[in-house]
Amino acid sequence: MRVTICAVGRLKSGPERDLSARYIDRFAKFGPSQGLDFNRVIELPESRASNANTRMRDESAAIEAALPGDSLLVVLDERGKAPGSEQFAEMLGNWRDAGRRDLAIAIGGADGHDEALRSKADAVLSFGRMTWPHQVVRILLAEQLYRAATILAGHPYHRS
Ligand SMILES: C[S@@+](CC[C@H](N)C(=O)[O-])C[C@H]1O[C@@H](n2cnc3c(N)ncnc32)[C@H](O)[C@@H]1O
Repeated sequence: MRVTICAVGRLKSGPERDLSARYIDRFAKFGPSQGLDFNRVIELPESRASNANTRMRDESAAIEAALPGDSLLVVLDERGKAPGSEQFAEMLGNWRDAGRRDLAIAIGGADGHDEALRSKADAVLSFGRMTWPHQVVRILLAEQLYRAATILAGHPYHRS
């Protein structure tokens, strides 16, 4: 199953980009042994509309348009369900075993995701109820993807 990260906003050069790249690289190397193939990060520009609802609508529409056709869609949002790392690994494993070709995981912009995108998503997942900057979410997601692959492999990186 190919895994695509779709993010509103650019990760500029600096420590957040470096750390995110480090975990993406680990996931890209380790994931294929578990049938999880890193595809790419799609970065979308923030909407310049003056109204927050319009910005969310524009950005969510851009996310949908950018995704590989027939992707499973996971939206990251602080109001979503907060699985543990082992549950997240199980979700990925189940989608992979169901023969899904593409999984896309979407990170919103400063205003978050439009309700319409959240309701279309196959899962809305949270990294806790606190709001994190999108740069930090990119790092958390990359690390959790790598961790999930190691959990599926029974590799000792993850200790429960
Ligand atoms: C700065 S946050 C946007 C917050 C916005 N006020 C909202 O209501 O969604 C940017 C993006 O980071 C992600 N994000 C931030 N905190 C998160 C959390 N606790 N769990 C999952 N994703 C989170 C979401 O994708 C969010 O759209």
